[in-house]
Amino acid sequence: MTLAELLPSVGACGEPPLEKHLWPASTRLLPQGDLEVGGQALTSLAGHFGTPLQLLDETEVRHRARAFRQALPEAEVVFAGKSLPCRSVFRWLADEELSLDVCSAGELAAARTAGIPAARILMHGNVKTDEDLEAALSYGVGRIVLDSFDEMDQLAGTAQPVLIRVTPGIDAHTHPAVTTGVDGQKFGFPLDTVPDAARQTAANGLRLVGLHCHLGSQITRVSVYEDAVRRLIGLGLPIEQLDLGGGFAAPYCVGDQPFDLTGFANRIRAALAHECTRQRIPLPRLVIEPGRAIVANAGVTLYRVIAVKPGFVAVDGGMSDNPRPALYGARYTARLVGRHTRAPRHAVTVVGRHCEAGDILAQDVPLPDDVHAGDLLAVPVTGAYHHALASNYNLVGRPPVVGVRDGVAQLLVRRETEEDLLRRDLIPA
Ligand SMILES: Cc1ncc(COP(=O)(O)O)c(C=O)c1O
Ligand SMILES: N[C@@H](CCCC[NH3+])C(=O)O
Repeated sequence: MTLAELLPSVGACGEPPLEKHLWPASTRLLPQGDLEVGGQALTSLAGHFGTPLQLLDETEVRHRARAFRQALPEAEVVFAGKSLPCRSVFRWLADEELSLDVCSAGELAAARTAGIPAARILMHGNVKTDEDLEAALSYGVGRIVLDSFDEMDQLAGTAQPVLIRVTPGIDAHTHPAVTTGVDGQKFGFPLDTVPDAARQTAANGLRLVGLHCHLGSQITRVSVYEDAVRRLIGLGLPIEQLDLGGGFAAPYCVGDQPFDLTGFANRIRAALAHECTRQRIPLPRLVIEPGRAIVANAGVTLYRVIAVKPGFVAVDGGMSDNPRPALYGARYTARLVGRHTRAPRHAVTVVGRHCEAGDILAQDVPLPDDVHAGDLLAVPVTGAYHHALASNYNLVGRPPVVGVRDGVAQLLVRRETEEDLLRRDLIPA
């Protein structure tokens, strides 16, 4: 990467280069400043479907799923459904022979009605209500990941195959809100309680198939997963499966590196073989649960500029379609699409339409000085935890999700209408 690409191009003129590692591989620069993703021009998609609009490149999703399977052919790859709970996506990933994890009766309903076989579904969650567990048991999900002694009581006598979620006491050095492997947070069984938990699964008639941990999200260091292998296998329990969860980082901005998947595969394979030999236990099957690393960089959101003030470009979406900057201080880039300009570029803040000063979509983005109402902006890396976290704040309808592939665009999730927004508000007589 050149220095010019690393710097925020302040004061530069002309079209900025495309930060290729952030966008779907199908992204092309077109004449007149337009961009194409999945064979579709972004200006036409915005014209046809309206804005804000979430695009998803199907080929990119499938390609990333295959990359996980190729890096670890011996492992089971489970898509973390919470990152993009959309039935078409569940189907694409089932086609690619991934399993699926769900966290609620609602996510399970999406999986079930998409036709995902029960045997390939895992259910997670630190709280599983009776409704969640009844849905899981009646569909017959392959595995439930136990998170508490109370959950064993909820499941007692069902003979359900389970994994025990372990809190390994490992800091993955990511945002505190998504750091889930350390002691003193709500998920899992502390390491020293796992032998007792394993005994109680048997006493409750459950079938223990393995151990699970999930260290957090947007993790860049492979070493934390190696630590997890050491700690979980170090318990010395013979298990069929070792599930290391997800968390593999996606690049969001210029300078962010993609996760080292090959390094991960080689180092985890070696650590697992080494620890199993040391503990004299058979090698379990490795399970991993990527969410973000499969879908984040396959997504692009299109916004229409509505107003410009010094230092600020305000668009027709905001924290209702992307609360990640407000929740985690997440950083994004944005790009003017659909016209050429030679105006110098200066850093501005792209803000949303909601009634909060913290409603920011992208900070310090070098946009041309002549950006104006009616312009189209594209924000890449919006495939993970955008559709999933979207809300109706200020009673704004959530945007549609449109899949693109080989020049064809398909509505996967339709835009929310005023009728949708008012449906639950009953006004008693
Ligand atoms: C249990 C579990 N598995 C997998 C994931 C997927 O994480 P990511 O999308 O960061 O890969 C999550 C979310 O962090 C999770 O809680
Ligand atoms: N919602 C988080 C990720 C949570 C991971 C789920 N365990 C994000 O958008 O980054």
